[in-house]
Parts: sequence; C-alpha cells; structure tokens
Amino acid sequence: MASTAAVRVEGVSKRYGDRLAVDAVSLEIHRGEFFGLLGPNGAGKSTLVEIMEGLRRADSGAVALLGRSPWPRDTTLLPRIGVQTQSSAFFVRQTAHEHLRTVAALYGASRAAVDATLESVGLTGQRGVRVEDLSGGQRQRLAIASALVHDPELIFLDEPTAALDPQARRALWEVLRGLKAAGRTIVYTTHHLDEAEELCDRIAILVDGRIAVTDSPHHLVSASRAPSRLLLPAGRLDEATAAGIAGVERVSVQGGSLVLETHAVGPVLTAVDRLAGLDGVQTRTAGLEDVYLDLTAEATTHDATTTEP
Ligand SMILES: Nc1ncnc2c1ncn2[C@@H]1O[C@H](COP(=O)(O)OP(=O)(O)OP(=O)(O)O)[C@@H](O)[C@H]1O
Repeated sequence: MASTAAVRVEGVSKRYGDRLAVDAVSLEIHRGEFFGLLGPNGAGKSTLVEIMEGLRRADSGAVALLGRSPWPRDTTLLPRIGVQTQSSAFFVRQTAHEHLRTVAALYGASRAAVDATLESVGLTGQRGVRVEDLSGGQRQRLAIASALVHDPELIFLDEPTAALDPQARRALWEVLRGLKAAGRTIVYTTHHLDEAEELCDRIAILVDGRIAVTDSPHHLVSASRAPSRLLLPAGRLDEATAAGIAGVERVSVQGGSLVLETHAVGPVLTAVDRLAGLDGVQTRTAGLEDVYLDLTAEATTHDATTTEP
C-alpha cells in the first residue's frame, strides 16, 4: 500500500530522567507538505524532530519516515532526507565551498549542485572563507545548504532562521517556497509566528511535550477567539471613557498608543469616531501570534491542572 505520509508518528514518548519531554505524540505529515512545529522553549520540538530523523530513540511509540523506520539507523533513508539541527557539525578548517563539497560527496551530489546551493543561500561571496571565520548567520546558512545540497525529498529544518538577518530570512523563504513548489516535504521548527503563517500548510503547536493543536494557520486564525485591537494616538481619549465604550473588553497604554481590545470592531469604531474621530486610528486583527499565545497559555494551565499529582 503506497503511503501518502512522509512522516508518521504514533504514540511517541521520550523521557529524560524525571522530565517527560515528548508525551504520547501522534501526527502525520503528508508528502509535499510544509509542516511547522511550534511551541515554547523546552516544549519538546527538537526532541520530537530528532526522533523523527532517527537521531534519537523514542522510549515508546512508532515512527515511519518515507514508509520506513528511522531507528535503528536505516542508511537507505539518508540520501532521501536533509537535516539541519541547532548544533550542526562543520569541517571548520575547510572553506565554505570545500565544506559543502565534502558534504555533497558523501551523498554523491554534483559539483554544480554545490555551487547552486551555495548561491541559493547567498554564500557565493564567502565560498573561499574558512568555516571558522564565517559569521554566526553565515554558518547557519551553510548548515541549511548542507541539508539541501543532495536535493532530498524530505527536509528537516530546526529554527533555520534563528540567526539570520531580515534580508537573509526573506531570501531563505524564497528558497523554501521553491522547494515546496518542486514537491519536497519540509518539516520546520520556528519561534517566528510570521514565517509559520507565511510558509506552512499546517502547523502543530507543542506544549509540555503534547500537541495542543494541529491545523492550517488560516483555520487557526479564522477560528480564533483572540480580540482585535484598536490603536488610538495617546491623549485622544482618556482611558476611563474608552473603557466605558460598549464592546471594549480591555484598555491599556502601549508605546504611545491607547489600545482598545474588542470582539466588536464595527460598533467600537463607530463609538470612537463619535467621541474622538478616526484620524490616525489603526486596527489590528488577530494573527497567528495571538492564537499561539492564547493556546500556549491555555494548554499550560490545563497541563498543570491535569498532570500534577
Ligand atoms: N539530552 C537531554 N538530556 C536531558 N534533558 C533534555 C535533553 N534534551 C532536552 N532535554 C529537556 O527536554 C525538554 C524538551 O527539550 P527540547 O530541546 O526538545 O525542547 P524544544 O521545544 O526544542 O526547545 P527550544 O525551543 O528551546 O529549542 C526540555 O525540558 C529540556 O531541558
């Protein structure tokens, strides 16, 4: 039976001493999907990804990667997957180009692929620079290039944009969109909610080792209960008057603006217009970051009440 799953995780758990880092997680990532794994620090994302990659052994549960078990180590899987971790290893005495050529040789990738991949991550200008002399962000780009150079079907990127400047981050998005368009499957962990919203077909939010939700960013945002915010220039309206407007749930002062939170944007805008005018008023609707903050706060509270003895 041909499986459409690039990754299937069933009831996977992993404990480090007293700490249950991954708690009975099940999920399926489809072929060709751009899948985001989000969650607070220590939620278990890296542990779960390392188990998927076959770099770490689960205590229990099962993983299928392209239909095969990644543990014990299955060398036939290696050319088919690309892995960038938070602690990627480098040949530090080699130049960026030599390093990538060495990695490419391990997988039988061509010299042309080395040049093209170096170009795609914006390191052509640094091809002759020793790895140990690259900046943090340049090293990170080389780690990404090392995961991509053999054109794998399934790509794991663990916080790939963490050290990148805004231009490099946007450039990487374009590279990843190209890979997605070419049918590659991408498993992506990030703390940048904007990039998860921009890039991912679906995301899973992990909290304390468990999946709190799996859905498309669009569905999550449209089903969100997070309020919209109206920003008024400071001094336009006093806080007490703003708090008295029907539909306003919370009022605060942030960065020189009076912020009104509401689920009834239309009526509140009408009231603000009547009281103070709409000149300079900005409306911010809920985004993935609001959904994430809402969900992680909720799930943490829920977790604390259900798992403590
Ligand atoms: N090798 C290890 N030995 C012991 N504990 C570990 C080990 N690796 C991770 N942990 C613990 O397991 C939990 C999950 O860690 P993990 O690195 O998987 O989280 P994460 O979601 O990737 O976090 P971050 O966003 O900070 O990278 C944390 O409490 C962490 O301290």
